[in-house]
Amino acid sequence: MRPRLALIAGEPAGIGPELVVRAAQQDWDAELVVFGDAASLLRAADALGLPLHLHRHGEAATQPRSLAIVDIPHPVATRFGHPDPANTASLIAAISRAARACIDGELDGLVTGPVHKAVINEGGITFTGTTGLLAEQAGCEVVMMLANSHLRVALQTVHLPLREVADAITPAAMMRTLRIVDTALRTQFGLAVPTIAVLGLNPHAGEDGHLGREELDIIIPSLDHLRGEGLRLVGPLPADTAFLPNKLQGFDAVLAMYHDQGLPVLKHADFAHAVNITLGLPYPRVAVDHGTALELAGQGTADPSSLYAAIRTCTQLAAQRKRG
Ligand SMILES: NC(=O)C1=CN([C@@H]2O[C@H](COP(=O)(O)OP(=O)(O)OC[C@H]3O[C@@H](n4cnc5c(N)ncnc54)[C@H](O)[C@@H]3O)[C@@H](O)[C@H]2O)C=CC1
Ligand SMILES: NCC(=O)COP(=O)(O)O
Repeated sequence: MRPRLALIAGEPAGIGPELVVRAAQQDWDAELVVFGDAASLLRAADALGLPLHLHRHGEAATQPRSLAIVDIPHPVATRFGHPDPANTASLIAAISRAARACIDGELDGLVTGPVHKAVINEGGITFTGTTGLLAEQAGCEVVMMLANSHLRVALQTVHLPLREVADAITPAAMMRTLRIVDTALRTQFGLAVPTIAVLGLNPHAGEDGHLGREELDIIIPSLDHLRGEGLRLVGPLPADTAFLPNKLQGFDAVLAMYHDQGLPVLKHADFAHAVNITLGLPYPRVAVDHGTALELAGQGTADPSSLYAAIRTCTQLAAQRKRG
């Protein structure tokens, strides 16, 4: 049986709805069930001049390539490029209902389009990202990892102001992150003994303590402890040279200490086809790597490759999980 995946278009004024419309023109190795506002999808289809057939989830499709939908209407019909914080609650409700269906085993995985964090906060909901929302709902610790065919980059800290990053890097946090990444690489990615490269926080990985002590006081003892548990870890490495192609060949994943230490390298290598995978959830969740690109919305020029890669990756992870 094909995996059944929940699909979220994301911010209705961004490019998410039109990317879902494009996905609806394709055949997939999974059944897709959209959770969200049907009117936003129909508006995007109209703007792109593409057909879109929708049917209620649980009912039979009457047209080929019809998308199943759980319609969760937004109160405001947004214009492309102009998000309205009044739609925040229904967007979050759609994500939460889709995730609940995955937790309950009704669906096998979750694919999400881009959301706009500032607009959600302006809507009165404290929100640092979908990853955190899903972790809280499932009651588990998670790690964000972005991946394309060149590299995998996991993040020790994610959406934190830079001023707070150093304080957030503690032995407990490092060990939790690395255990989650190691387990996921073994169980979800089939790597018997994965090699994880760990970056330093400071320039030159601290230069023996002369450029910062986090490597000596926190990172090195944490890695030593985990090596004793059988994890294969390299580092802490100076971040400026860790991504050199000949070094990367030996690593199954790189753990970056903060968002903009690792993600620019991955996005430079291949922005179009990268995906964002949440490790540690009780179900597979894969998102696009890009944001809402408000300035492109409704024009038909947004590249759907990351959404397609997210659907394919989630299909593979869900199929593998179903096989046991
Ligand atoms: N998965 C998610 O939910 C993500 C959400 N965001 C959110 O998106 C909002 C906007 O963030 P930005 O930093 O502007 O990043 P962005 O990814 O929306 O845009 C960065 C650049 O890439 C282009 N771009 C993005 N996606 C594209 C696509 N599919 N095809 C062609 N060009 C594309 C944009 O036009 C822009 O030039 C923020 O609120 C941010 O939090 C950002 C990253 C991921
Ligand atoms: N930079 C990654 C990003 O913003 C995606 O966050 P999330 O909404 O998937 O947690």
